[in-house]
Amino acid sequence: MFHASEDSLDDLMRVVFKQLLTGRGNFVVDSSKGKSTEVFGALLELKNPRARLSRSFSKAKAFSPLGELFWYLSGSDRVEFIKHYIPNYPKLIKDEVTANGAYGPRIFGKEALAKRDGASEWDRVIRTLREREGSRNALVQIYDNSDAKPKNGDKPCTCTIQFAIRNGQLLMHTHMRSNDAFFGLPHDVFTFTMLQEIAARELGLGLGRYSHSVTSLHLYHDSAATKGRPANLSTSGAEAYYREGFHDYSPMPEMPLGNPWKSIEQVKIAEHQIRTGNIDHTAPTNLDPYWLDFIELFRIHKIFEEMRKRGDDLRAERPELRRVAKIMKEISPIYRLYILGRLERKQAPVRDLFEHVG
Ligand SMILES: O=c1ccn([C@H]2C[C@H](O)[C@@H](COP(=O)(O)O)O2)c(=O)[nH]1
Repeated sequence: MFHASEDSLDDLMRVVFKQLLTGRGNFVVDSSKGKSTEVFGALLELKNPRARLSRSFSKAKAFSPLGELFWYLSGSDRVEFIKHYIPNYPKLIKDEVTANGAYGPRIFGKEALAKRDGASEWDRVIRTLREREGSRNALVQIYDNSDAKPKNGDKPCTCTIQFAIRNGQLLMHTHMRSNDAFFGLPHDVFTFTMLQEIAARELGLGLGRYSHSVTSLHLYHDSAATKGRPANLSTSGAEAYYREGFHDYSPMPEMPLGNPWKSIEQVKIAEHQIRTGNIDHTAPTNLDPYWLDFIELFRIHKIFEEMRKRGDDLRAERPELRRVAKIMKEISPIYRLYILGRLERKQAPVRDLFEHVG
C-alpha cells in the first residue's frame, strides 16, 4: 500500500511520480490503453484542498480542469463540450458524441435537470448531511455494474465520492478503480476538491481535508501515436516534472461564503455562451470576483482556441493578445501563471503587451 499526505497537489504529484519512476513493489501492466507502471493500492491525502492547481512549469494547467468541472456541473455527457477543453477526449474514449462514463449526469442528473429540481444524487447527499451530521451514508456511486458491458471505451474510473462532517468541517473521500497519475490525477483532484468546497459552502461548513484512494494508480510508458491512440509522453513528462524540484505553495482563493449555486448557474450560462461563440458575453455585475475570474478564464481559453484554429501570424493576433493582457491585469494574480503558459512562443514577440502585468 502506498500512502502520501501532502499540503499541495504539486507535493502529492511529486511523491507519486517518485514512487512510479523509482519506487519498489510496482507492477508493469499491459492494458488496452498501453503499458504502464502501477502501484496497486494508493491512499493520497491533500491537506489543503485549495492547493489544487499545479504551480510547475510543465504541469501548470487551469483551463482544462476548470472546463471539466463545468462539464460535470452542467450534467453533460456531450463530447463536443469537453473536447473544447480536452481536445484528445474523443480519442481517449473512442466516441465522438457521447461520453458514457461522464460523471456529471450521474451526480447532477442529465443536463443537471434533477439538480434544478432538487432531486439529484448531489441533493440527496446534502440532505443526508443536514439531517444527520455523523452520517456515513453521504455518497454518490459513480461506477455502476452495468458499465462493465461494452457500450463504448468509456467506463467511469471513479467508483464513489463520499462526504462526511467531522469536527464541523466537510471532508471528502473519492475512490477510483483506475487513475492515470500524469493526466488524470491532477484533473480529478481539481474537480473533486472543487465539489468538496461547493458542498462545504452549501452546508455552511469549513473545508476539511481531501482523501483519494486508488486501486490502480499508474504512469503510462512513453509511446508513439498509433491509428487509434494519441502519443503518450507521460513517463518523460513525469521525469521532467520531477527534475523541476519543489514548487511554490499558492492555494486558490476561498470560495465566497453562502450557498454558491446561484453563482454557479450564472457561470454555467456564461461558459456555454462563450464556448458556443458569444465571446463577448458579459456576466452579471453582481457576481463575486471569485466566479467572474472563471468566466474570464473561459473567455481567454476561447480566444486562444479561435487563434489556434485560424493560425494567424502574431501581427494579426495582436489585438486579441492585448485583450488577454488586459483581462490578466484584472483577475486574481493566481491565474497569471496559466495564462502566461498559454502564450508560450507568442510571449517574446509581443512582450511589451505583458510587461506591466504583475
Ligand atoms: O477521471 C478519470 C478518468 C480516466 N482516467 C484514466 C485512468 C486510466 O488510465 C484510463 C481509463 O482506462 P481503463 O482503466 O478504463 O482501462 O483513464 C483517470 O485517471 N481519471
